[in-house]
Amino acid sequence: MRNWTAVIPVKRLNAAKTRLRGAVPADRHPELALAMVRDTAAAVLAASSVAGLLVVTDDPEVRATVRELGARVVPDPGGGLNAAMRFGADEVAGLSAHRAVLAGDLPALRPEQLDEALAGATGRGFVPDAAAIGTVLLAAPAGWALDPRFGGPSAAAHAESGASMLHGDWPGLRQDVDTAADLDAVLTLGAGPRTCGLLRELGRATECAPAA
Ligand SMILES: Nc1nc2c(ncn2[C@@H]2O[C@H](COP(=O)(O)OP(=O)(O)OP(=O)(O)O)[C@@H](O)[C@H]2O)c(=O)[nH]1
Ligand SMILES: C=C(OP(=O)(O)O)C(=O)O
Repeated sequence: MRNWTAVIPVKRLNAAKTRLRGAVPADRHPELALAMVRDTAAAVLAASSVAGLLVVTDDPEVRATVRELGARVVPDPGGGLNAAMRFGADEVAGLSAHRAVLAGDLPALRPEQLDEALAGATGRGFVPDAAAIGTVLLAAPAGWALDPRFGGPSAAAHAESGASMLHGDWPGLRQDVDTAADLDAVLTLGAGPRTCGLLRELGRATECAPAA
């Protein structure tokens, strides 16, 4: 199995997930954003094809949380999402030939789904989100530049830039959380323990799977 280094960019929590505002009380919104990052990072680090995780963020709580899980953290260079991804990918270039960037809002991600997707990335490859508009994963194995084109209809942008679409049954990997409806979708798929636990406390989830 190849050793991938994963990169996840994360916005400052107080500016993150604006489309999700109102889904939970305003004072719990940053906590929800943090819970989703934590569940995503934990699943990534549990994938057997992932050797390490670098998180690109300026947020002190995100930094502390993901460091505790075993991730490395570098500051956000500024310039937006793709700049953060390029910076992270450059940062790990010396460590790993295989680099993959993921969104930080995939709380239903299962490590095996990420392993399968990465195994299929023989060249620069991407996985569209559940709506087939955005992108949740962009992988660049040895010898390939990452060239991230996230933001808006990025699945089409990645395809147009020559990346191959990766195919598989990976509902947890594909389900990013942008809206309140996406929260219900991840609960149906089985959200990670932090996200589900918080949503249960807030009365949005009825039950959560026992922690693995
Ligand atoms: N480091 C860093 N991460 C970013 C930046 N913009 C977005 N992200 C992260 O990229 C991933 C996907 O971003 P979005 O789904 O658009 O998240 P968002 O910007 O918090 O959500 P909205 O405010 O609803 O657009 C999430 O992990 C975000 O935290 C940025 O400028 N810097
Ligand atoms: C930035 C992206 O994410 P979202 O659709 O979640 O904003 C993207 O998919 O390119």
